[in-house]
Amino acid sequence: MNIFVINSGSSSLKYQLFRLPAEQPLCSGLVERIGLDNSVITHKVFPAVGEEQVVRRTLDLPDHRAGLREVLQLLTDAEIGILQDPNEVEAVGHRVVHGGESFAATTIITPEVKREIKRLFPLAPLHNPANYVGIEVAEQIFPQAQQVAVFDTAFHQTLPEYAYRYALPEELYREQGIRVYGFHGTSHKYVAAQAAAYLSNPQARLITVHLGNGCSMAAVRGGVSVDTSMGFGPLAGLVMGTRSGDIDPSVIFHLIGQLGYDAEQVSNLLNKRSGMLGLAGNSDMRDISRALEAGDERATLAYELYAYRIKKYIGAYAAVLNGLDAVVFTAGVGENDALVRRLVCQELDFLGIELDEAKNATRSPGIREINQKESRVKVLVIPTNEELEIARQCEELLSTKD
Ligand SMILES: Nc1ncnc2c1ncn2[C@@H]1O[C@H](COP(=O)(O)OP(=O)(O)O)[C@@H](O)[C@H]1O
Ligand SMILES: CC(=O)OP(=O)(O)O
Ligand SMILES: [Mg+2]
Repeated sequence: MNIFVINSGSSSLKYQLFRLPAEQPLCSGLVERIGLDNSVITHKVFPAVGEEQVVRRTLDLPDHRAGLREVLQLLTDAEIGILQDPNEVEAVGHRVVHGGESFAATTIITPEVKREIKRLFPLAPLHNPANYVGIEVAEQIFPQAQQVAVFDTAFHQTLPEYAYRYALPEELYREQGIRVYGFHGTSHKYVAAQAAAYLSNPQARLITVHLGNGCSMAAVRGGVSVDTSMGFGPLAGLVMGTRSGDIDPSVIFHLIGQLGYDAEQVSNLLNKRSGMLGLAGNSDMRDISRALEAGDERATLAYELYAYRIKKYIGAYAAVLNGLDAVVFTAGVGENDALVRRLVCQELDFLGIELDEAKNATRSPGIREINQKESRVKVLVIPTNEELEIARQCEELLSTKD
């Protein structure tokens, strides 16, 4: 079965085409700068024999629709195309960030499911609208395919009630669904399963640390999420590229009451102008890292604050789990930024976390163990693969459907 997976973000779109059950990737790609000048598509083809091919195109893509149409052109291109016809795609798996309380599992997309995804727009304003457009375009481009939604929130539906409820009047939960949902579930689930297999311990107590543009952590025991750092929307918890993470809500009252902000301006401030962008003037960790190396003080503080917040959650989740077998770093920053990992892990030897500096600084593909030999807790770097996890979940759903 050919499954095309779409992971659309606010200004970018990642995709991969897999053949299952072999889990063979046929091609993958990234469309960046959608809606800005000079959008870029990087498209990789993995032939059964021979070298991988990379095509890079710079063009103007006003929206996700235009981006996906260009991707379809590459998929069916006479020279490098993988498909003769779009109908060779039997299913399209969509990453949908917010599924609310309605979706605890992977779901076939129906008009009702689309209405629910739309209803949740205000709760994930950077994500659900882009996910929705991805679905609408895929329905046109691959009209014969089953459209399937895989929700970021689903993996965290196992949180105990005392972890997912806020100390607010009960009716706000019962009538309005105000509670912790948690996000990046597909990634936390994928790396937690990889870590448990690596440790040969299905019951492992794990802290998974997903550091991409959005950042979140999960406490996982026996493959089940028991707590997570994001909340009602993908804004709480860690410091992110442009999002503040945890702040005292009194700041919001001050912004509104004393500084004249309205709700939309507060949302814009906390979602789009805060985090590393607010602290260091840049949201991309590679740029901040270069600034830090050049001695920029704002970049230095931003790194310290970013790592300190992660460290506090490690302490909290070690307590939640009553012990710890491994800390797992993943996603763009978690997989690549050795300094972040070093700052997070320093002075955690009381918890049994002892990083090996040389292993931490060395790069290699696949799972890496970067702790000292005698460290009681393993520190692992595990590349995430949300697209593969989505494809697996689609196949599982579709093969048990009839
Ligand atoms: N080699 C690297 N060193 C440090 N940071 C990196 C590196 N490669 C990617 N990143 C960072 O990873 C982040 C993006 O991560 P990614 O998981 O792709 O995010 P998302 O899926 O949310 O777009 C960016 O901040 C980027 O700078
Ligand atoms: C939920 C979320 O924050 O996703 P991303 O990291 O892709 O922005
Ligand atoms: Mg991501």
